[in-house]
Amino acid sequence: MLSDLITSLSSNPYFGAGAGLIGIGTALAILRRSSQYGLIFFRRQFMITLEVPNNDISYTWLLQWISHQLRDSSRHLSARTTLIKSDEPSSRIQASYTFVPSVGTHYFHYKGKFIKVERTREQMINSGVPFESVQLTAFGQNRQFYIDMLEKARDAALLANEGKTLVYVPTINEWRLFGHPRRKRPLNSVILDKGIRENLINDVEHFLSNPLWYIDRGIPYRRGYLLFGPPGSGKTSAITALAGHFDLSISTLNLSQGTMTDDRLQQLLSNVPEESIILLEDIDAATVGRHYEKDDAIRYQGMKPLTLSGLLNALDGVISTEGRIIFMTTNFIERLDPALIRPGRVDYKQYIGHLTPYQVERMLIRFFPQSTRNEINQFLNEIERLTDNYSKELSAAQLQGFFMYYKDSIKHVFDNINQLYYL
Ligand SMILES: Nc1ncnc2c1ncn2[C@@H]1O[C@H](COP(=O)(O)OP(=O)(O)OP(=O)(O)O)[C@@H](O)[C@H]1O
Repeated sequence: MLSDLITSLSSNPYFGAGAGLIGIGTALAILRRSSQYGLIFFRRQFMITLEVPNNDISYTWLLQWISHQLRDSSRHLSARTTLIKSDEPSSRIQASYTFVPSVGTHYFHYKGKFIKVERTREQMINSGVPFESVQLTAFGQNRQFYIDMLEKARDAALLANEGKTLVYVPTINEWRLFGHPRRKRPLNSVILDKGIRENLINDVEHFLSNPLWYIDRGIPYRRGYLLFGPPGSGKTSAITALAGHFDLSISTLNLSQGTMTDDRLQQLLSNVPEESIILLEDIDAATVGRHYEKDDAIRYQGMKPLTLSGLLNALDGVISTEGRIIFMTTNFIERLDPALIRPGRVDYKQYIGHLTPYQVERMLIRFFPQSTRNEINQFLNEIERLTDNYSKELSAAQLQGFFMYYKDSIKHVFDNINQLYYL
């Protein structure tokens, strides 16, 4: 009975063709599936993959290094522009461009292996900050190959960053390199009143070279500095120059940012990059007028904004083996809570004020190195007259702005000296 049915169906040309097609389709599907499994098996057994996300410190180094390996072979690049401002007071801003592999797939050849590079980018819904990663795939099973490659990338980056200061800024809970490394700011380009710069340098030097002193006494190995004074007097510039002098990067945080919360600050300060100065700017803004209001619940998505106790806890949690330096700046020391600036949180307070005759003279010489003694004395007299014997405030930023305007000759400076407060 059954054999009759099979014979009659197989002799039917329409049914025979259909069964044939189903058979071929099934065979192809099996083949495809098994080739996928085969590929996965092959990749697992014979290939090694490395993923580096953009929140890893190696990410930027690796991209730069890969772009070097790709040389002219890739035509899909993404540009990074750096503005370079020389420390020479009268210099112009210039731009330099480097290229890194764009999002997509690239290939290069390194140490006898072909390497596939896949750079991807995803928009993060919460933060708006894109998440990126680069994935490398190569034949082989030896992970040492990738370790060597990462070390090469790091060495090349360190060499390229020699003489430069790295600046990190926070994203949501992590730190990211901000722009390109900047040329170190020379210490002598920051003109503070007599002895201030030298004392600061000595203090940082002493701190960095005496870790045992802290360990022996059971004191957390960190030091807090507070620079306070009017705007444009050189607080941030002094910190930048100190970072350059001690070969440290700067991790900078603006606490007045609306989205700072206790948890976020705690998280950020607990994973600051190594060998980095923590710079908390305008620290007074952190806790002034911070009353948790109705609207805040919406703005902070139910999270409480930064509180004074949150700030104190986060600062107390900053500990690191290589010595953690925290610099805080403010224009309004009188607004700071005494708990914030007590020893242990702030160990060194320094007022950086308006210009003194000592600084005026040095600033003139820095901008006009050819000035004669007579010109210097004449300039000092003019400033004394205009500031009413230094009772009227004049900031270093103001004087710098004036010099920039008449940088071509000291004669123009004297001709226009009455414009000092009006530029
Ligand atoms: N003492 C100084 N020596 C040399 N340049 C200075 C000095 N003070 C300020 N400047 C110049 O003025 C500008 C502003 O300086 P800076 O940001 O360091 O001031 P600040 O005291 O941190 O100001 P704020 O309190 O507003 O943050 C910079 O371009 C800097 O080069």
